[in-house]
Amino acid sequence: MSDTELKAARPLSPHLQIYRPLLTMMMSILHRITGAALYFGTVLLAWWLIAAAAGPDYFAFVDGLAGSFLGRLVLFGYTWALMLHLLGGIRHFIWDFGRGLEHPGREILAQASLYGSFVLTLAIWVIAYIVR
Ligand code: HEM
Repeated sequence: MSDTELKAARPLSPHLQIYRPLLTMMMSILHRITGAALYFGTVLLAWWLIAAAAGPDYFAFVDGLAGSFLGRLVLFGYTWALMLHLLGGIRHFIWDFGRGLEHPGREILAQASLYGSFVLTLAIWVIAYIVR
């Protein structure tokens, strides 16, 4: 058997697609995706702060971008990613105490972080619009 044939005959580890999607699994994947997205959001936040230090004209330009419809959409997504990731982090903290790992606790925690992220995101935006 050639080297290539040997490689092809090798057993493969189960692919993600063969698993039935579960909320706990989805939340784990989302935690990693939001963590990666937060890097980009934080770069944007740093850009806004640097613009504030650079002077009024440049700040007006960057602030105008952030305040545009698209900018607000990105900021809304950033808020949601931050809230989901934050609650996911708290979920990990609870797990570190050996709690919330069994059924139904793990499902309750997964639902709480998902719905909690929606509630917190909306609350932040409602408060921001009220106080501005
Ligand atoms: C802008 C801020 C943040 C960034 C850029 C960020 C980024 C990331 C990334 C990329 C991961 C994925 C690591 C992986 O799965 O290999 C991660 C994991 C994690 N993050 Fe964050 N994070 C941020 C804020 C937070 C906050 C506020 C918390 C807690 C309240 C937190 C708690 C965690 C925990 C516990 C993990 C590990 C998850 C695991 O082991 O599966 N992070 N973070």
